Amino acid sequence: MDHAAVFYQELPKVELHAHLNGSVSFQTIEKLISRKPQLNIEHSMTAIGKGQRRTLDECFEVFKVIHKLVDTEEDILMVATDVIKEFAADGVKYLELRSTPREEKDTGLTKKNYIETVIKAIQQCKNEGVDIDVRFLVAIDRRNGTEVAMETVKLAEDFMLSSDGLVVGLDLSGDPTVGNGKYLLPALEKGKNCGLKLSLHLSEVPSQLEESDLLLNLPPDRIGHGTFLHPEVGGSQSLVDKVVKNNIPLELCLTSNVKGQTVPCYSQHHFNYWYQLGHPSVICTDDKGVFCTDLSQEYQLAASTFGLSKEDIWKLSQQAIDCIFAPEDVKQQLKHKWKELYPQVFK
Ligand SMILES: CNc1ncnc2c1ncn2[C@@H]1O[C@H](COP(=O)(O)O)[C@@H](O)[C@H]1O
Ligand SMILES: [Zn+2]
Repeated sequence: MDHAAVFYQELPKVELHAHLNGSVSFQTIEKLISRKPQLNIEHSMTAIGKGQRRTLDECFEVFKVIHKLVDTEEDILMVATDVIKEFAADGVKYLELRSTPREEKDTGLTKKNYIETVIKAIQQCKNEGVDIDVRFLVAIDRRNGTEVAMETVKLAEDFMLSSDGLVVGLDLSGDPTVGNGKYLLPALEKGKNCGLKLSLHLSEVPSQLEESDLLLNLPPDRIGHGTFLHPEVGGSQSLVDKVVKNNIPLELCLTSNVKGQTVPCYSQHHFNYWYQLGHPSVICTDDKGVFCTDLSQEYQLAASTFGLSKEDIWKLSQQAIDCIFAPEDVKQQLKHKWKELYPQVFK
């Protein structure tokens, strides 16, 4: 590792936008492939390498392949455990993982088992003393419509009450070109009213103005991407005003957006727009496995693209603490940790 990279690796970090099945590393995919050789899946089908790009549509094909590889409780336990340990090894001190509970008739996997297994992985890592605080957001796939969303919210609510604070919220994700948020509004409202925090993928593609406007009225607690919210890219000032007025943090994923081609190049990433506004923006990975990145790399990319100093980067990672969904005492613990680590990182 070169000298510059060491700083980003040692920088304590908060990861708030990580889809479990998009975060599966090369090594873990290898283990999954060897468990299921009959599927004839090759590594090139599960990741988008350096310099490569895909359309967003093609990215969603990649998730389908990974879902074939991850379809038992055993797989989920391994994947979640590996992903948590990899984030910890990358210097992430607080992680909110998100994942869509799936039922698999062939293996007998139920949505309830699915969530229980992710929680089990989190607890096992904790018991092993892995230095990372992990929470879970239950994801709603927008493709599946009202009824499934309601069912997911109910599950999330049950686990919020029984998981000892590990389940903290809901995510709305899935192919942004499919479905419409307006049908999911009642489910999201219900979740919010029972105390689940909301992180919603908003305006990941153009022409979602109406939907974004509607969903912003909830309002969500955080926004994923928000690529096309501002007027310069076809959004509107009123959308920006709503985000600013409600002080809703954005989760920004540079490599994901460039490799998925919703943003033409790093220098044109909307990080710059929101950072210039002084709006809370958190650097995240989205799908570290699929996009072949990690959070250290994303911070380094932000720094080199937008000319941020090490102090700027430190502030960015520290301010992310205020955007987490875990309660105030956890924020205080993390702030304390950052303070302690400062001299070591800037030695
Ligand atoms: C690239 N931009 C993106 N936009 C929207 N949704 C995304 C996404 N990347 C991932 N997902 C969502 O996360 C699922 C995979 O993880 P889980 O099976 O839930 O753990 C995908 O199927 C999709 O619903
Ligand atoms: Zn995402």
